[in-house]
Amino acid sequence: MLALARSCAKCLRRLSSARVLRLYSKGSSDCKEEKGKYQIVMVRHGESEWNEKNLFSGWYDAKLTDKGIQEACAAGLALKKGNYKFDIAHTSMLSRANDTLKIALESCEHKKIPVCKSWRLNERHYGGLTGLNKAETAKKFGEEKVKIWRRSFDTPPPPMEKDHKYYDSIVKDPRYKDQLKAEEFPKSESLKLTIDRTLPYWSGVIEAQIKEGRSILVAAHGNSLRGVVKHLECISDEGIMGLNLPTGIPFVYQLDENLKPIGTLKFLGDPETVRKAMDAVANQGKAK
Ligand SMILES: O=C(O)[C@@H](CO)OP(=O)(O)O
Repeated sequence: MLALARSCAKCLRRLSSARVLRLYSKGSSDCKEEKGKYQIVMVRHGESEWNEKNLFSGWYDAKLTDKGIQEACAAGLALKKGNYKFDIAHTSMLSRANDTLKIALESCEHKKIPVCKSWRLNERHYGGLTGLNKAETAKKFGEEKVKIWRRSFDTPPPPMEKDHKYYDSIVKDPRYKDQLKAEEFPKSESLKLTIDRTLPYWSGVIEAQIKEGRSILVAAHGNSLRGVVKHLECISDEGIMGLNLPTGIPFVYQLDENLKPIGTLKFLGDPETVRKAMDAVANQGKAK
């Protein structure tokens, strides 16, 4: 059984992006479920006001919409149904992830647990694209270019300059004052750069806590979590382009004694709903 699950993970490394999408969309039903020594649960925040308007968000602090709040509640109910219990939660510095975490924990009637916030779990910084409409940007620059900006591994979007409309609201935001100096803020990030700053937190803080036997919930963002998934499953730079994480649907990894995933991630949601939600995220970059 363990061998089968491991071979599933191995297969994933070689899959094309289209097949990755198909496989994840089916949930983990193709891989026989195996309990690991450890497990970790993650969730992308619920729909934000800028998701609803189809704007590049990055580090802009967009709040949850009513639908996003409902998604966070539903995430909590899914956790309750699965009887998940946590010792510690980790989240980014951004309200949409913080609020999703809070609402999900309340909705599963979880006891109070410590919540750690780090800029290293923030969404990837969308640079000069921040605040632009994705469909209009695709119309102007072409869908291919927008796909490269959104999903390529190592092509960062154009940088955010100091005169950018949202520069001050990000760099002068007091919540970063103990974490980053003005010159340390990214100007834009590819997935690769996002992984470079997320992984030290993943390996140094989260993995250490898992090994201590703590049960962990992470509430973060589409691209910071894509980076974690790529790392955990050793997905190729090309393969990760096909993964679009849905908002507000928790997913679980079973991990072996070396914190390697046993099989692929398992969404706590109906596979058809997950597939549709993933397609919807992918389609945000299409010209309307
Ligand atoms: O705008 C963003 O910051 C992210 C997530 O909402 O979008 P994308 O899916 O285009 O990477």
